[in-house]
Amino acid sequence: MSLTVIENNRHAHRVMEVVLQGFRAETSDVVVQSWQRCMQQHHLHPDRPRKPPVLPREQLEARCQRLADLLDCARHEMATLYQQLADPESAVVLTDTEGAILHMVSSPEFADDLQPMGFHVGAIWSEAEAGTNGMGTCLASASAVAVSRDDHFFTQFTSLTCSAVPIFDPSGAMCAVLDVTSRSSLPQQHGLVLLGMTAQMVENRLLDLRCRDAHPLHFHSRPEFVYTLHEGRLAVSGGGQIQAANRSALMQLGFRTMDELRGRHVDEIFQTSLANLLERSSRSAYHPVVTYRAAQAAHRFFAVARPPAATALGERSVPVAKPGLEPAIDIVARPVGGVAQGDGLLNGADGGTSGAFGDPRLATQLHRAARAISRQIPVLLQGETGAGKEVFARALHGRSPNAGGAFVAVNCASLPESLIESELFGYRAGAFTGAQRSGRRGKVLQADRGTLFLDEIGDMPLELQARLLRVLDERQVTPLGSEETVPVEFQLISASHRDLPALVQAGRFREDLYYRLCGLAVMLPPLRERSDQRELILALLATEAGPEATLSARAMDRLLAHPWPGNVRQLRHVLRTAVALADGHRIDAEHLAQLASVAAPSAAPALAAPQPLADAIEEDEAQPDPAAHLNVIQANEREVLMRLLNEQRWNVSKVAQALGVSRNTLYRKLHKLHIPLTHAR
Ligand SMILES: Nc1ncnc2c1ncn2[C@@H]1O[C@H](COP(=O)(O)OP(=O)(O)OP(=O)(O)O)[C@@H](O)[C@H]1O
Repeated sequence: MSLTVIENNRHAHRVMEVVLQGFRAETSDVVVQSWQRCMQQHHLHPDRPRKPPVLPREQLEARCQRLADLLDCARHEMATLYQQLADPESAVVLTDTEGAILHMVSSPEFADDLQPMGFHVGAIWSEAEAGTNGMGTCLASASAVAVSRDDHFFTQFTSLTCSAVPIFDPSGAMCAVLDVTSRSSLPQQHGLVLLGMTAQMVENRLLDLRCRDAHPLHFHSRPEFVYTLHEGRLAVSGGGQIQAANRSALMQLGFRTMDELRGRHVDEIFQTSLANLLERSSRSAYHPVVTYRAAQAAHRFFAVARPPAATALGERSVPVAKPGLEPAIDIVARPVGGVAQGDGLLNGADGGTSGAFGDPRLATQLHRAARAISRQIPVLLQGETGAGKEVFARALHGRSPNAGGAFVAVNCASLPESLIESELFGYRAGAFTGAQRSGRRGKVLQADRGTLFLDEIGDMPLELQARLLRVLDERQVTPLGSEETVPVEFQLISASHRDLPALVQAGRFREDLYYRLCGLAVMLPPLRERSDQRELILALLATEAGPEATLSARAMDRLLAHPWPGNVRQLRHVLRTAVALADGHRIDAEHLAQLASVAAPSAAPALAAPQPLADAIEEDEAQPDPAAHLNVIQANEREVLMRLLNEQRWNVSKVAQALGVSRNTLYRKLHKLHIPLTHAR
């Protein structure tokens, strides 16, 4: 008997023991109940595996068409989740309520891997068809589930681990399932959290889209949570009746189902009319105003009511467009190329800050962020150093309603601690020794009716964070040495290359401030992952040397092949040096000598502990490239390991655990792949 057959039998035997003989299983009740359903309700047998059936094309198209708006809302969030998971052996999947896979985001290689198991767009993965699995079991139990390896009913799927969460529509009915399937042996806790957050984002977007004619009402018991993922959201008719709500709204207001809330009046819920909330919200420039929950007057909420999106955006209120929805698999890793329309390349006139955003992911991020900022939602930019966070912030300002106002950048890392406060909030004449006689308007006031850009926000001292939080909540500033408060109105963009959630966890960054800054989080891709490198190189070259500057094909190839640990900033410096060396002539590979010794970053050092760029490059230059003589497979292995190590902050035990190997095996591997252990813990 072959090993596969033995394993098959062993797994089937175990499932049957649990279901038929009531043996205790080392797995969750959810899984055991699912096994029971599979055998008793769906009459499946664990040793008679089957392939999930596949919908004919026209049926699949019809289903996609039916859920066109949901797919529209989910596509981008799924691609973002896939990027965040950063696992090439994972797929993010959306199914309808019958378990049919409508959309999938994955690398082409992993999609090819899954295909023979019947895991692809169009296949039906309900429990009745595929036994216990993430998508099917989530549908059957209407709750989030994790199904890892041996939890699957059929042995053929036990190499997979899935996590799945339901997605509810604004009427409160389950309308889809979002799933992450991977080869990892453990359901990743952070993966589950991200999955839940993604589902919430999709639900909120769907609420916006389906209720464009209603007044959106945002609320939370803590003002800093309004406009964040945790806020309660209601869609209210012109007459003040509640039409729809998100899950957080139901929970905060103490309702179990949407049916209990639908049709009630705002007055009944918040002791005030919609008209009053609208008026107060607009007077406070759409910052949260206090309101009280009826019957529990002590229960205070902070709320913002707005005009319907359709009218606010001057759009005609038309039914949601149904784009020609092809059932699709997004191959995220495949570059799409091309410069997005309307996102012109930079020129030198503004010092190269207008930005080039030809990479489709970046262009979409800019578009989304512009929508958020136009609704006064603060944007938090994250990304490696030199990736272009400030350039992105300026571009965002340029597309915002406050474009006519000032863009005021504050680098929270480079200001001496003693000066940050006066820089930000200003001071009255004679407030302290050395103060200018005329006093000084701080940066916050300079940004009035414009944009305040807080760069390296992760480096702001804790005490100042409290003051900043107050300014953000109250939208007024009290300059040093003054008793007077001055009202101020600005859009807020912040940026950091640090892992802010980790800083929050470590108690070094205030959680409430984090949520206040992070209305929309945007993760900017590093240069090595951008598909518009060629355009960017040419545009930067034009900035550095004028439009006549030329580059040989060999030089271009060298530049395109480089991993750019210092991102666009490094590229710019390299080009500047090359222009000087070429002395007015065409730039050739020989003018790029400084690239020769810069080591390839084996993986995204994303949001790693800060290290001054110059130091990083100098260190790299001192070393020969450690990965230079590895073959392609080894180089890939090295890249994956480096990423895992970075993710686990160089904790070798955790990485070994995640990979299911011993520490010694991992050490041997690291040695073989020339991964230095200088950071290892
Ligand atoms: N999209 C872009 N188009 C053109 N130039 C860019 C782009 N992004 C970055 N640059 C150039 O790269 C350099 C670094 O950009 P920027 O200061 O915005 O990066 P950053 O991510 O804010 O860096 P840091 O982490 O150090 O604050 C600048 O010289 C800028 O002109």
